[in-house]
Amino acid sequence: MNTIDEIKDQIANNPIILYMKGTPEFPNCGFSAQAVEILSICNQQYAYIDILKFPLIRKELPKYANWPTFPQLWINGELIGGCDIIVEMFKSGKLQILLNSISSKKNNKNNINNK
Ligand SMILES: N[C@@H](CCC(=O)N[C@@H](CS)C(=O)NCC(=O)O)C(=O)O
Ligand code: FES
Repeated sequence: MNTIDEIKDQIANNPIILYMKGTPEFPNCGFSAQAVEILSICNQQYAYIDILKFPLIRKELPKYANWPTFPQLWINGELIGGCDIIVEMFKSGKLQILLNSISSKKNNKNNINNK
């Protein structure tokens, strides 16, 4: 599979997916750490990809998403945004509403990183 198809597949098969630097357990950057912390406060399970382990995804996703940086939170196939947007949406309560609306919460794989 080429990288773009791989990205499309990941996004299509995981209702909540965070592209980040490092892992939820050991984030490698403060921005990714903030995103992880907020999802954790929301008690939300999610899939993640450590883009430091996947240089092609790191290279191609920003072009596909039209969003230059990481983290990137995708929900139901749509890019929600990066760290600043996640923080803003959390403070306003909109993130919690969005997350609560996801019926297939339990279907999120916790780690598709090692497949
Ligand atoms: N303001 C950004 C901060 C994220 C950011 O600046 N990320 C940089 C440094 S970690 C990045 O991903 N650069 C591209 C790269 O490292 O591939 C946000 O809201 O997410
Ligand atoms: S890795 Fe340096 S700011 Fe994210």
